[in-house]
Amino acid sequence: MALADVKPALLVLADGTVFRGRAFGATGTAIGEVVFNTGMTGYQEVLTDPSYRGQIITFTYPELGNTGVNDEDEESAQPHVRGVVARNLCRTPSNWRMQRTLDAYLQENSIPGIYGIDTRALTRILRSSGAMNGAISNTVLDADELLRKVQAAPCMEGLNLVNEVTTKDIYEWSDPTDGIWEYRPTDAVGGGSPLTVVAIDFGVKRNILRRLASYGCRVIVVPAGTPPEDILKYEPDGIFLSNGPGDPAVVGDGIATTRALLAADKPIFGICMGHQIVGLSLGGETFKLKFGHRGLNQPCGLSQHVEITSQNHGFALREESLGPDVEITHLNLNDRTVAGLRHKTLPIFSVQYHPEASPGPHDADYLFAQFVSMMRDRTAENLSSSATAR
Ligand SMILES: NC(=O)CC[C@H](N)C(=O)O
Repeated sequence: MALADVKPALLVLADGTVFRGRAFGATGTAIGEVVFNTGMTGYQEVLTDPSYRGQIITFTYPELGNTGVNDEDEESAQPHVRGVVARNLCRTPSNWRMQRTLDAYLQENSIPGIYGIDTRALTRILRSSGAMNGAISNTVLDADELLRKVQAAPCMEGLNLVNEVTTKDIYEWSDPTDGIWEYRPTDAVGGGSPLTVVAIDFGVKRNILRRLASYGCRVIVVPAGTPPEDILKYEPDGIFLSNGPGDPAVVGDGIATTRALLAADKPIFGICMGHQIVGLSLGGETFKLKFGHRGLNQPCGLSQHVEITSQNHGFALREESLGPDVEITHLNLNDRTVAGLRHKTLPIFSVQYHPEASPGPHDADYLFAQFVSMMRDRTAENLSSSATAR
């Protein structure tokens, strides 16, 4: 983009705050929940993570687009964010894997962006007042007109966005993490036949599927509304509940299906929305956090052991709503909200953060190994009990 082509753009928050900056990406207006992500890397993974559906993302890292965009780092088939807010846009991106610029990518995908605004000031507003709806536009430059559009938009609380992102068709995933990037310990996958995992897709990120495949799973991905009896027809060794966008409390079919699957006594592992759905199916409640956790350095643990984790969520489980069968395994150490749980008697565990770390640190990758060993132990137990019964 030549400097002469730079067009003005506007960001208006629901509280009436106005930021004036410059346009990049698509021509048009985007309305959604304005949130901030503090990660220093991985903007492409963020843009394509289906959990960001319906949101305008402010990147606090001060320069965006330095490494362009490539086909391999897509976390799903398309970007899901509504709009992008940046301090500065890199005009000379360069990377050996780059296929196009961030600007061209956002144009192709009809996503408007605004840059050249004070993202620190914006983030301070979102931290003190909480995440709120807003709009960015390079076609409507009248702040009052844009504010009226923002005020007419639905709020994130109570919004079910899963149907917009879940797979329409059932498919099998067997691609592991590419060998040049693989980081699992070489002894982490024991021998034995591949384990069958049914993944319920609330908006799954590809790197979760890759990590499951890397740990020796054959993954069957099913739409979010799949009834429990259809899931059990695959005779899965375990069930995975994925991440996803919107308010978890209104994903009624997912919660009912998970509740029904508890009775099947199969290992269940949930990530982010999957974790919230595990908690809700066990009788817990969720609530909306003031400004959420979005970034790559969120510390989680209890005492002694701390994991630095990748996160992207706006809702959380209410600790006091979880019954005596639930053990809290991790807290978010910044605000002490629930970050991980396990059931005391059933083979179920879940985390609020993203152990697949795409992007982010790999501290929590052991959770995939934990799921696999839970499934292997279960299979061994079943085999020995059927041998005794004979
Ligand atoms: N990454 C996710 O799965 C997010 C879960 C949920 N939409 C939230 O914002 O809390």
